[in-house]
Amino acid sequence: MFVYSALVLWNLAMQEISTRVLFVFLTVLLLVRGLQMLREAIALPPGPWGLPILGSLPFLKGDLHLHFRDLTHKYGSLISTRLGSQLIVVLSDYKMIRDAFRKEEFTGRPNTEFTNILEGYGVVNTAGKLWKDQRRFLHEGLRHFGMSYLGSRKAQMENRIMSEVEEFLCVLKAKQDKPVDLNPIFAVSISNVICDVLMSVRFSHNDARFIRFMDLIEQGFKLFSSLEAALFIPILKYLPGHSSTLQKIAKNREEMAQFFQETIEDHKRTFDPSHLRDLLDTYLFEIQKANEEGTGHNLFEGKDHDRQMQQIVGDLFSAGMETIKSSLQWAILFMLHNPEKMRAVQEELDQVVGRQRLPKLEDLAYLPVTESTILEVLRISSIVPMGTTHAPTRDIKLNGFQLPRHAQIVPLLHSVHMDPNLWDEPETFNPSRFINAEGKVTKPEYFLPFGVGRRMCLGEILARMEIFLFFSSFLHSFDVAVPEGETLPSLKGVAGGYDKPQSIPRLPQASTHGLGQ
Ligand code: HEM
Repeated sequence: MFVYSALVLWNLAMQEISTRVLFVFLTVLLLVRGLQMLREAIALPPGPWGLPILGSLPFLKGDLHLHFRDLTHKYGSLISTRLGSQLIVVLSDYKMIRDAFRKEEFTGRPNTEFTNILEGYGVVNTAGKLWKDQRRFLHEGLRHFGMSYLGSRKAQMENRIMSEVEEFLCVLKAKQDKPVDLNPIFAVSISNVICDVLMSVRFSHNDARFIRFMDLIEQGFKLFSSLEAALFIPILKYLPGHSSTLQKIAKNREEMAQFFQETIEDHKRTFDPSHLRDLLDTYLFEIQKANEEGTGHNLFEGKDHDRQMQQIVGDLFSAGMETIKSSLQWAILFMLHNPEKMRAVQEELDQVVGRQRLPKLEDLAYLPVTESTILEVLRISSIVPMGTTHAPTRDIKLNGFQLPRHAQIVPLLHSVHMDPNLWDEPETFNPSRFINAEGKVTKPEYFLPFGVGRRMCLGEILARMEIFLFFSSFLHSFDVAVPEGETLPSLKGVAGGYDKPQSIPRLPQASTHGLGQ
């Protein structure tokens, strides 16, 4: 009895002690973390502290880029804030963005739930040596296939784009006098350009494979968006819904990967090193070369070749399709809202190009009104309003503040393009702001739709070519107006990865201008 009581007392005492030890341990842990955060916060750029654990998440309303813009108005052009566990540093001054993004130390990408799923494959979300090698290789490869302002390759790219433009116009003409939703027609035409460069694949309009492909992309986008909360509050990862979303993402990615893999296998079967057809062939060539030289596949940094090729195709497709489609939709929306600007473009095209043919790249130098209209669309729509998030590769100082390695660095391109100190009446659609006193087109250094620095857009040249050829050929062939009885579509963007117009422009009928007759 005595022994039993002693044991009970001993157990109680031990429980008491372990509860106390646990309590002391947790308190010390919290204190250390609290001190760490305090030290970090004192050295960080100014910004709202928010609530413990949640940070500023409960105070977010509306579009994130507009929320950040409001914070920069309050705290200055370099701010920091917490969204859940993530430390966000926002830069809204173009000189600061440019100076920072020129540095090697700002070329990292943040480690998030999203990048974990990609397992370091591709180019957009990679960092370090793998990213650098991929970027250099892709830059060369894309130039070889016509992404260049010079040489015979440029003509090859122009022909490729123009054959899509011509088909696009044919599809529109066939719709005759019915209102047209441009979204799906643009989607096929723009996809065909990038898919041809990447893997010599083309889709026809109403192609079942393409519809499935787009469906998978849209579903994938929605699934990733539903993970966003766990991105900021990691404990949400342990909720039951999270793992089923991860499973759905894996299934979605598997189907996409299978589509790409079939194309890769097809390329392997028909590969001819003396005739490189597309970007996939250049990867296969690189693998063959490294095998023959016995150097291993340096370009792949020990990664699985097929998975890397799949992700590269996926990265370039998603970076290059939605961006151009949104830019063209915005362009048409702004023409609907500013019919006098549309007529100015059409008159210039009539005078310079004439009515017997469609515009060519070489006409661009003589089309300041058309070019400045496109630049103004890119400025005012800022389709990538927060650029792509960077991360410092090490703890680093910026403007006297200390940025830790894990911070997410957001370049607020939207604010740069809407800064009244840089642009006169930035909310007004005014293409002539890009034309100087001599009538020449000029782009100020604070015009940054493609970002700036070491990680700036890899597809800028292709984007400019495509937007010019589609937009000018379209306006040279058609007028745009809303169908009778309908109101003008809104100029408000939809929040998301890319800023898309909320309403998709529909045309009343294949119309009367120029070559459309
Ligand atoms: C209007 C069209 C486009 C716009 C406005 C645009 C804009 C941007 C921006 C702002 C970035 C982020 C730069 C940074 O991280 O600092 C970016 C990155 C990128 N863009 Fe584009 N882009 C467009 C079209 C394209 C096209 C057609 C391609 C494909 C050929 C492409 C491929 C890429 C790639 C691969 C990156 C990542 C570069 C890297 O991480 O090193 N983009 N783009």
